[in-house]
Amino acid sequence: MSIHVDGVSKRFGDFVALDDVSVDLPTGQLTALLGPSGGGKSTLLRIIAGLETADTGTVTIEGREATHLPPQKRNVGFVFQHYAAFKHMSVAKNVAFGLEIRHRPKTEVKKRVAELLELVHLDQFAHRLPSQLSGGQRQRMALARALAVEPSVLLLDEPFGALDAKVRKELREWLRRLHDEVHVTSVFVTHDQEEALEVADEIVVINEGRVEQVGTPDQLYDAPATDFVMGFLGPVTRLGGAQVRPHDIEVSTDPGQPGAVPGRVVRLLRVGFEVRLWVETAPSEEPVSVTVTRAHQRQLALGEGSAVWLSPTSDATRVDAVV
Ligand SMILES: Nc1ncnc2c1ncn2[C@@H]1O[C@H](COP(=O)(O)OP(=O)(O)OP(=O)(O)O)[C@@H](O)[C@H]1O
Repeated sequence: MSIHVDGVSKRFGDFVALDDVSVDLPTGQLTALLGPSGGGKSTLLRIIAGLETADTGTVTIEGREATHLPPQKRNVGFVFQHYAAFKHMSVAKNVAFGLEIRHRPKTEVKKRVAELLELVHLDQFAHRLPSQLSGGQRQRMALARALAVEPSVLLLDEPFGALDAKVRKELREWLRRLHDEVHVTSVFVTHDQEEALEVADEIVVINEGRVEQVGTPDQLYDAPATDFVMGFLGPVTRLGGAQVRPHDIEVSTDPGQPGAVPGRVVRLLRVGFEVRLWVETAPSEEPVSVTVTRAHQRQLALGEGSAVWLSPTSDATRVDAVV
């Protein structure tokens, strides 16, 4: 295990930011710390980095007890949401900085900077100033700078959080490809479930200072351990005492379905290739939300007022709803 966090707790005054967190982050993987705002993701990342100290518990990095080591002795690289570049230095100089303060030979620095700039596709911008780069390019420069000193672990705190949706999507695909090339153990914080599902090898879901579940994107999506994880990773609705996904509900206009819940379509909305239905099953309950394809809606001639019978599909993901 590359990073081993054991029994870590952290309070800020009376507030418990992390409550007895233990987690293993394997070597060479890209792990996402995912959860809602204020859940404790950044605090955990900062404790791994050595920027914050835990009240109790230990952190081991590459087999070395690191709990009391200062950040510079942990061999970790960081990238933050708002990257503080040296404004008066060129892109190449910014990337070279960590190597120069370590007094590496000039020829080695030059070669390594050229390699890194090629890796992050900024070779043609080596002589620009950071202010002459776009936000996405600046974050790529930050990554090159963090990788320059060959850290054993790369820690990224919402690295693309400040960028617009399109650039963000491009950069996360790029981060995945970069990781496949360099294989450095990486941990990134995100509150965006799509980002975590798309990029990470493994996801640690953190909520209210506790680890809710650890698993691959498929494990978490297909077998959520709690209704919190299920609701955080995608849309959910409630049908017959269980939480299910709206597209995991079978709709029938035939009353003969055993165990099906009867209802009436109270609202219908077409969104692109899918159709969303709200089905009232009892006047006192929230309507059940159901997603069907447009072809299916047409085939059943569904409209507002249609009588329908709902049942979860045989392979539906289900978690008992908390009352
Ligand atoms: N230095 C501090 N002093 C006091 N409270 C803090 C401090 N740092 C963090 N906290 C609190 O600890 C909780 C966890 O914060 P943290 O930044 O770890 O959450 P997060 O999951 O990363 O959220 P976000 O996605 O919003 O950054 C928050 O309620 C925050 O206000």
